Amino acid sequence: MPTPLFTPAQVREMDARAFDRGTSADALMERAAGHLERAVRDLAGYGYGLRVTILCGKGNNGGDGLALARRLTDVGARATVCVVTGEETLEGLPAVQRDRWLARGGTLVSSPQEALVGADVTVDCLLGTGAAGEPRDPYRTAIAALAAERAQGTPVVACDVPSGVDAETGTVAERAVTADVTVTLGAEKVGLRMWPARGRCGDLVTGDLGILERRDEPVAWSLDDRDADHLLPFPPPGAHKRQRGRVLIVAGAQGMSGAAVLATRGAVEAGVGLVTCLAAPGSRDAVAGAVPEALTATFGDLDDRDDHDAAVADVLARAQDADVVVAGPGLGRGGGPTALVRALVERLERPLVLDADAVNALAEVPEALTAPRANALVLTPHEGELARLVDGPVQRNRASEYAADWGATVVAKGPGTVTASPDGRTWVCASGSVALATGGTGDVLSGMIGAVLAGDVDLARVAATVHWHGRAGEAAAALRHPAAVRAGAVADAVPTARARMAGDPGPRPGAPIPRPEDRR
Ligand SMILES: NC(=O)C1=CN([C@@H]2O[C@H](COP(=O)(O)OP(=O)(O)OC[C@H]3O[C@@H](n4cnc5c(N)ncnc54)[C@H](OP(=O)(O)O)[C@@H]3O)[C@@H](O)[C@H]2O)[C@@H](O)CC1
Ligand SMILES: Nc1ncnc2c1ncn2[C@@H]1O[C@H](COP(=O)(O)OP(=O)(O)O)[C@@H](O)[C@H]1O
Ligand SMILES: [K+]
Repeated sequence: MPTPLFTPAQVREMDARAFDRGTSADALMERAAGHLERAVRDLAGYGYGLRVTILCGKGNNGGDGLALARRLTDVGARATVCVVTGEETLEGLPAVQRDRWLARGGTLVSSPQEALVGADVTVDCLLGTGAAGEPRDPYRTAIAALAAERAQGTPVVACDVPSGVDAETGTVAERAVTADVTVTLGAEKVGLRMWPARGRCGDLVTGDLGILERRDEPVAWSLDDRDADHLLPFPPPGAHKRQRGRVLIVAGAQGMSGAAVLATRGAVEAGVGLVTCLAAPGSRDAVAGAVPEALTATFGDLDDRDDHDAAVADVLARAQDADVVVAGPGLGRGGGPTALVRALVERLERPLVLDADAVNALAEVPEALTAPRANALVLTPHEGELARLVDGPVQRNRASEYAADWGATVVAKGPGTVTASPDGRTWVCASGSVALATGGTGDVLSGMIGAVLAGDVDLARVAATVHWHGRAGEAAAALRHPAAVRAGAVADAVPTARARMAGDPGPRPGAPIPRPEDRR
């Protein structure tokens, strides 16, 4: 099942609703501490004799830590607690937890450095969802001490969020905790799935507090392999190639054949009935040589001022034979590509995927982006391309606003790609690897998206394809080395990544061909 993701404010509302129904804040804190205790023991193994250092702040995140200390002592672990702001700063529930801890025979150590000596595991209960901005002292110093201890090999469990990480936007303060496990309480917070925050969380574990209800509307979703596989097309038995979808790729200006080859390969490897690549003459020959499965043709000279109208008309005419058009990889920049992209956006009656130079061209004619349109438009910008489309700094957590403003599905690429469709659905990609941070992998993705939409324009499929592409990157990195993956290897890995997502060990001699209904 897709994982629902919420903002910290939504989780606070869930808390408040639980309080209205008679659940006490104390009970929620005890449940939170129970999840933390399990995470500590899962990480470190047997609890008896385990030395656990818990650094607490003065808010409820610190209160969770004090409740945890008591529970760990109950199972025979040795908890060392430091309230970094001083125990006298605690009020309300955290003060109640402090008193319970002291009544249980616990003590408090005044300095974080001293508390950390000899720890097997440390727990970050410094700052939670009530904090904002750059951590101030004494938190700042405590975070540094925790980092120094982790550098010596002591693992860190973060309570709710790693301190200094913004669980709404995914941004990370200059001084922030890096955890090995993060126990996110109540419901998964969207910012923890986004980068750079995701890189600070380690394993993400959800600690259910019984406050989430089915009717709660998440701001985003995260797909797993099975979710993504089920969203992706499966060829219907008896289909012929035209019914399996026809993709037209418009790419590869003169001298830019590589992008055209990779986008075409992306479409072919993702599995589609027919792929045609339209490219400038030299690039077309390269595509024909590199991808024999694709048909190829040329478009007229987009660089020629007097002739680009003819080239645009030619592309539009050829698009009549396609179910989806992908434009942009290696298309080049200038008046010709801009005129072509504008014509495609305004006149094409087919789903259109715009990547790379086509996104740059669109930034030249922003009125084309906001005009009402009937066809589905998918934009796949990386951060630099997205920055050209929006005013001000790019925030990937605002992808859903961009999608609504433009009436387009926005695939905001990067680590933890965010896909947002204009109907309000958002997905944060959980797959992928830094191995994908190399030239041409985005071209492979745009071809894959074209292939997947050729059968059915379900925009959730775009998010599923992003997940698939991430898995292909991981598979390529596993076969080679993350530092030595080229985009062509990602394209090679696309089919096996799909088979793995489907849980398919590969063809077995004599096995019946699986039908989609058997796989659901
Ligand atoms: N709701 C519930 O029932 C449940 C909540 N639970 C737990 O509560 C956590 C949220 O607790 P919370 O709201 O008390 O905030 P929390 O993050 O502990 O601390 C805020 C403190 O930080 C301070 N501060 C702020 N910014 C700062 C900065 N930049 N640098 C330095 N200090 C800064 C701020 O001080 P102030 O600025 O106001 O003086 C304030 O004192 C949540 O993450 C979860 O763990 C669970 O127990 C389950 C039940
Ligand atoms: N650090 C990373 N971790 C995971 N995925 C990444 C990372 N860096 C880049 N990617 C992915 O790699 C692809 C790069 O696309 P793009 O920048 O358009 O490349 P190009 O234009 O060279 O084809 C995107 O799918 C992006 O999400
Ligand atoms: K924390």
